[in-house]
Amino acid sequence: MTARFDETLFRPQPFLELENQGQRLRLDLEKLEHRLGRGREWADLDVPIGWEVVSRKQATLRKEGEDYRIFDGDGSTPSRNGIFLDRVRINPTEGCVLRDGIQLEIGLSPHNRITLTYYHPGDRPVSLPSNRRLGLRNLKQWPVQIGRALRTDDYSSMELDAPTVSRLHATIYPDGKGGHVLQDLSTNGTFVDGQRISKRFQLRNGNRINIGPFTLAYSPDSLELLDSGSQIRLDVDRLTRKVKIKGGAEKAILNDISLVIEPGQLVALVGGSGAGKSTLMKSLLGIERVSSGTVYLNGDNLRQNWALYRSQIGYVPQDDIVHPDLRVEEVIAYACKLRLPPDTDVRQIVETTLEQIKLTHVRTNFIRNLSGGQRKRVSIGVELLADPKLFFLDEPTSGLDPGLDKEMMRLLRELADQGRTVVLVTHATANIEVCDRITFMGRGGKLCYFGPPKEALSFFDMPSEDLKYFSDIYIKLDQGGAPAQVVQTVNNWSQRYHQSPQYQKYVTRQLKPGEESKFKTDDRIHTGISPLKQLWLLSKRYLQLVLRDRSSIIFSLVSGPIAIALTAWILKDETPLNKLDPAEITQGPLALKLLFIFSCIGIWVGLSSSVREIVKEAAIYARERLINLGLFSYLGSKVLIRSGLVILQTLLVTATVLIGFKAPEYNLMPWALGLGVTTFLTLFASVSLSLMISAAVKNENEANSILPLIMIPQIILSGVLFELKGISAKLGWLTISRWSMGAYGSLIDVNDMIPSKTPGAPSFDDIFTASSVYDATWKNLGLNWGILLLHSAVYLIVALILQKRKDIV
Ligand SMILES: Nc1ncnc2c1ncn2[C@@H]1O[C@H](COP(=O)(O)OP(=O)(O)OP(=O)(O)O)[C@@H](O)[C@H]1O
Repeated sequence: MTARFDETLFRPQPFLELENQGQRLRLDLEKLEHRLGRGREWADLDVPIGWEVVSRKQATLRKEGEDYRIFDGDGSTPSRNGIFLDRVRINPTEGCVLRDGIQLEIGLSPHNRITLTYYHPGDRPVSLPSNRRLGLRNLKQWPVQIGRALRTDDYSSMELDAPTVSRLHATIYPDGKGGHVLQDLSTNGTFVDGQRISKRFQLRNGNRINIGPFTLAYSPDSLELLDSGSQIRLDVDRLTRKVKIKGGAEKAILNDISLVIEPGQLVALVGGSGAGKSTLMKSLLGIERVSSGTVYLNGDNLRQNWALYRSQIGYVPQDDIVHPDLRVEEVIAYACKLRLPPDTDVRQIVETTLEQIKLTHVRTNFIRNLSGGQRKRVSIGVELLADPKLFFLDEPTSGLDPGLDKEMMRLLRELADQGRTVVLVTHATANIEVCDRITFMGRGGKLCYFGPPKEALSFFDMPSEDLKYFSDIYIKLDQGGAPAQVVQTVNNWSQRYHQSPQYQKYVTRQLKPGEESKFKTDDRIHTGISPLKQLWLLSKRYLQLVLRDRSSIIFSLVSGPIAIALTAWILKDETPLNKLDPAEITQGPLALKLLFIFSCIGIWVGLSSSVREIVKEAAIYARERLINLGLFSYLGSKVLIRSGLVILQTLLVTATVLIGFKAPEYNLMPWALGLGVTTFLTLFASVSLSLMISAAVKNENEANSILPLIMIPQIILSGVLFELKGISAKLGWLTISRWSMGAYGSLIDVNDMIPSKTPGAPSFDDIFTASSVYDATWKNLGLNWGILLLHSAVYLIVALILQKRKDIV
């Protein structure tokens, strides 16, 4: 027995499909207005005898564009049992726009309700379940399999088709006591009552199970699909965000904002610069904390259910979230592997996505060679992979020419027409007419208008409803010039809007705040794929990026050897690493100078090659982290690939030193080995330090500017140029150079280069004295190496903490 939850059908005409306990009824829609009810005296669409849930005057449908709007009851008086969208009753006077595939319910009683599904005309495939209930009593084959693509000849099953659902996501089997146990087999997780379950979970009557976008209700008798997550409605209730300003006072940057965004709507957030559009968008998608107010998604408090909804929300921030040095198809393939279950057919998804964003013809181009509009499309494509039903875009048209702007708005319209709820921030309003709603924000985060674009013109007293006057609204809201006057103007418009019929019509009467959830979902980020797999994928991607940045890699490999070769050429007549016989007083200082050059080369090469590596992809990191990026995997990939480079740099530096300078006598260990290990540890500690800096700075310029500031103390506090005593010696412990010099010095036993004192001869103490820093003992060498490793560990831990602090939720 298989209850398929995805059937692709081609329907030429719009129609309603009503389902009552397995009995189906198809009602074709042809007229401008239809009435659905029991009995023919009022209704032209009537239902069979026995369908008592349906009232005599259940619903009115009026044609709106290509689709219909449905009203509960006769358009003014609501029906007895009501019509519900995702368990929220639809408004009898405002109704709800029907879009292809939308599912409503008549009545809410689980044993006695009717599902009403609307199919849109045209040749678009429709994905909808044909059976919403699987009886668990008297099943012959166990376990029940739940998943995306099941091979189920021998089992009962429920097929849930969404990219974020694994092929075999979970199973249910009897516990032998009349109940059932749910077993999670997925990568993206199975949630019961908002909590992610560990492998096995004893189900209780009334448990709500979330798998990908689907919500199922469990009872010992049945497993029932409550919601296929195909439509998302947003109810925004009195959102306020206050921030602290100078002097400790508070300032509102979002001011009591209420909105209602219905499934399938395209909504633009517009307004002057600094009006609070981005803040509003981030609050709507749950990544900006608010001081008060709530965002409800299909009646669920978004913040309380963030873990459930995060995979259903697509977000394209203002900055590009794709690596410029990857090819278009590579970007999509990596995103697919990082975001979707491992059993996904990556090749097929790449093809479909490329077609969807219309970039098949540039699939092998590097992102950096694409136009601004094409790059934005790739970012959109990456977000579309998980097939989100709620889509946010921050200025997707910024920097695009008018043609591309129009094309982008058309693409967004298409996405909304496919049932997604799309919200964008935009400054370009030339194509604003494609939006269903606009939200006009005024300075101080005030809502000055929310409603259809054309009505905005009459609301703001424009000469006509011609959208060419749209930009004049900005001028109107900025009237007064002086900040205080602008604030007053905005306040006036905001007040006027809150008293307007538009506010009543589009907000007050529509708003359905949901109920507060009894449960708060686990906010922790669960990686969809194992940390090791993620580490492997991220390292592969990072290696590809590093190898493609040819000039940087070449400079980082050759600059050390070139500096050493130059020094060798200058000192070609000397043997600075070897003790002379008889010893000369200049020998020790010369050897230290040379070792200091080795040390500085290691530190500089390490620092300069990695200091941009984290900050340059901050936007990509922030986006990927919101989905499932693991911190250890992310930083681990950087450390892994950079360590590979450090090994190469070490080999080249060591080889150049061995060629350029006569090796010292065998002391604690062979010179080549000691030199290699010390150079590696110096480079590795410097790379770790630079990754920490990269995690701390705001942008690449800051990273570059800070480098000298980091390098100077390494020189001054190394103990080579000046003798360090007291606090300065202790400060020297904080540098890499001090420990690197200690290791190099003990390897060649620099203390032994001082000529022995002859009685009566002048003292050389003011030129060179032996130091315990360079003691040629295993203990001292081990200490220097150990502390270089400790430096690396501390820097990487701080980098990890800094990255963690960037988490917004
Ligand atoms: N965390 C914060 N602390 C203090 N002020 C903030 C904070 N975040 C935003 N603001 C301020 O709130 C106001 C609204 O910012 P927001 O970025 O939302 O505006 P916007 O309408 O998107 O602007 P633009 O169109 O220029 O991108 C700005 O004045 C901004 O400086």
